[in-house]
Amino acid sequence: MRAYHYITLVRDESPSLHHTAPPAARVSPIRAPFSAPVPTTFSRLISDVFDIGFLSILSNTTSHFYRGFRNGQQTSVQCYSNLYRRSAREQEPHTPRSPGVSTMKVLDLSTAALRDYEMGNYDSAIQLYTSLMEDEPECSYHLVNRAKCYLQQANYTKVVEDIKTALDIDPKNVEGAITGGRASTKLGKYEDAYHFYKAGLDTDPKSVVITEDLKKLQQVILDDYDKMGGESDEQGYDAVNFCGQDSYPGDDVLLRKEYESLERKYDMEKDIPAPPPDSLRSEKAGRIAVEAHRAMMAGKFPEALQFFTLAVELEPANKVLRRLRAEVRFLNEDLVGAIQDLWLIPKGERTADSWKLGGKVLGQIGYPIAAEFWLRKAYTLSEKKDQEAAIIFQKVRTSRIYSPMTTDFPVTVDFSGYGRGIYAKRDIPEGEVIFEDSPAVFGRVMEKDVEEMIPACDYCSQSLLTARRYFGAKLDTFDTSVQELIERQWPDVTPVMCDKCNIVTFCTDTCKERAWEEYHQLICPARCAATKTLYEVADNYGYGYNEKGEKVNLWLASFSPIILARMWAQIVTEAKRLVKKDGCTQPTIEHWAKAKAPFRKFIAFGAGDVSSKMSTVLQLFRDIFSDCGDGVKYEITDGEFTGRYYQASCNLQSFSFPVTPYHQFINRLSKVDVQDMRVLALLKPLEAKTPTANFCGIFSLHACLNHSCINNVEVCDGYVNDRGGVIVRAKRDITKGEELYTTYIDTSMPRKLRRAWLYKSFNFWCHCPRCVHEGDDPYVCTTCHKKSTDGEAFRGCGNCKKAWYCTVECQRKSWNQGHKEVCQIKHSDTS
Ligand SMILES: C[S@@+](CC[C@H](N)C(=O)[O-])C[C@H]1O[C@@H](n2cnc3c(N)ncnc32)[C@H](O)[C@@H]1O
Repeated sequence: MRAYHYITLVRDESPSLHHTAPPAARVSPIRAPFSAPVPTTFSRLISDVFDIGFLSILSNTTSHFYRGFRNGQQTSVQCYSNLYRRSAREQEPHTPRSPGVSTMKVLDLSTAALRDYEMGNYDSAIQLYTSLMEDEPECSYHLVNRAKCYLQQANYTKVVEDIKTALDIDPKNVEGAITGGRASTKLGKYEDAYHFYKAGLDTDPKSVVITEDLKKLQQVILDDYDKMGGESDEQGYDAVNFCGQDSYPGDDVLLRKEYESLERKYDMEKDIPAPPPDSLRSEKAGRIAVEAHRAMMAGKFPEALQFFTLAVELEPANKVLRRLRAEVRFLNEDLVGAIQDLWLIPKGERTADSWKLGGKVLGQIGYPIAAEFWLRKAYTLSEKKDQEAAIIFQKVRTSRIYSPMTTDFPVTVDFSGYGRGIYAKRDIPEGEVIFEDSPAVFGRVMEKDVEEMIPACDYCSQSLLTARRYFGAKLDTFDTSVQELIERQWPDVTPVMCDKCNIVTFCTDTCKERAWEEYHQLICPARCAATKTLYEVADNYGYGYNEKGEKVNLWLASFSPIILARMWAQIVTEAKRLVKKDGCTQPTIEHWAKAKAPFRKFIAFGAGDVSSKMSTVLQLFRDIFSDCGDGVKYEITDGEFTGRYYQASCNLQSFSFPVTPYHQFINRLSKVDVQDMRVLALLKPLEAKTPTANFCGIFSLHACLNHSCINNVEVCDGYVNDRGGVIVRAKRDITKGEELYTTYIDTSMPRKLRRAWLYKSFNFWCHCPRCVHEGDDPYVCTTCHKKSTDGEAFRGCGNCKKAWYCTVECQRKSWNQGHKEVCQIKHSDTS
């Protein structure tokens, strides 16, 4: 391999300023690449490039630090070489150079470009880097350096273009990632900025620069948000308009049944023969109706009802009288009477208000499908303007979907401002397990290093941690008798491998067979090239090869792409099962609707189409599901992909099987004689942290939990229906009717960061009591928002130090209004 080296001016350090951060302008992160036969010639070259008189070489391993004087200041220069670099490209011949391009030419150009950059001659530096790229088209550093010049010129689009190419060449170029992050931040593309920084952290998890930049990014998000009009202009999730009103598969049949039941139970009449016209009688009915209306307006509902009943007796076929009497009957809590009147109005003549009233009544007397039908009509007739009809529709739907799920739990699901939410049906004491839930779909959490992944059952999530894996090399150092004890007491966790792929693991044959029947047959890595590649991408933390054969980050989410594949596999498998059951050849629309139904309840809220950002993985999904066997295919349109992607990102919860082989081992050990010296010998080694097999999934009931930074419940790992799941536990006493809130973020973060992340990740601006009664900085009064005029910080809350007040009155007011409640809160973490 050809030796190729880089030198970086790390810092200029004035001896007197030794402990202070060096001025940014002097820390030139520009890198000058050059070839040299051996590192010993570096000092002369570096001396030329940076004009440094050298004192010493500080280290000499993978990189070399030289320290010398430059412009009278102590200066460090770092040199490193591709010979030492361990990158994805290490096997390739590095940086092909056009024939005839000499080392000295490259060095001269690099030196000149660097000088131009340092002197602020960016146009000239850009020209020089452009010619360097002609000579060395595959050198990511020229691109990054040119991008830095563009950054200085505020030409951010060009920066991003160069950085994308540079990272395609070398995904581990941290400076490239930082530069891309900065430019994207300037462009207002915060998601992109975050992904650049994330790529940088993947290579250098301890990068202080990235951590600092991420903090700045949060601030920029907040400032930007303020510019957009702040909280008052929130363009977040509009739950009512967002949740659709489409009917569920089979609703037509259920509606017919409900109508039959209604007619049978309440003698619903459809027709009242109109008496022969009589103007005197009509006039009398009209006069009585005016009286009735007057009484109604005065809130005298029983009186109004008497009048309307008189009027209806005179004019039984009058639809207006029927509608008005239905309203009064409803107000008098005569729900059956109200629907009987409305029923008599022919469908085509019912007004939007009649449909809405009928919907309300039907929902209350236990006919949810009919209620939805009536409310949908009301909403459509109002040209989608009647928000009340839309809200009642969602309340009815929420109740019908979630009531069966909550019968055994002290909670109910209702629809309110933040969409669905979970409410206590009774007082719940601190510590009580409120409900448990099984995942509708789940998959492994992607680990940075696949070697770190603990084997686990793909079907029930049971950990397959072995003693060898737990104790590591220490196992061999134990006494033979201790080793025997471990072997006898550690549960047998020999994984059962999928016979076809020999990659996916299960804990038992039963799990293996169930997985095969429910989803694995469609996404088994052995099934086709696309399934195999998909698993490889998941195992490589989202990295894979693009169409050009370059290794790039193909999957931008933090959850595994297998989760989406598994969702589609479950849908297709269920549709095929229904086809078989009904003796058809292909799934009907109804079959597809039924198969998709379990995932309908999960909201999918996010900004923008994501299909173009992950086109390679999307193509893999398309390849996998274009042929699902038996002539069945499932089309994954851009919209389908984006929708499922957001369903996952809005609702995923991490979890792991609560009892691992380690726990079982400890349990068995506790039954061994305590005097047994072998047990004593194991006490210390058993203190090591239990490595867990981490999963994440979407859970039907749990997904209805809204967020608060002062959450009253916590989500824990659970053992539910013989598989890994979650349990939701009361973090403090909860009173009947109170909403249950979990947290989506680490609540120990300061308010600014919490709100910024919630806004960016979930599109809402948190208004929880904690966000209201905490401040962002000491220069703004948390209570009245007055700014400090003299630059002096306001006095902060002595306890939590998260709120600041301009006066004692403001502090007292805040304390009484809610700060007292949030001040001593114990924080929750989320993983
Ligand atoms: C897991 S879901 C929670 C259930 C959701 N309300 C529903 O209707 O399905 C997460 C979404 O609920 C909404 N949400 C949750 N907590 C919220 C809060 N404190 N303020 C505003 N919206 C919230 C956001 O739209 C978020 O993306």
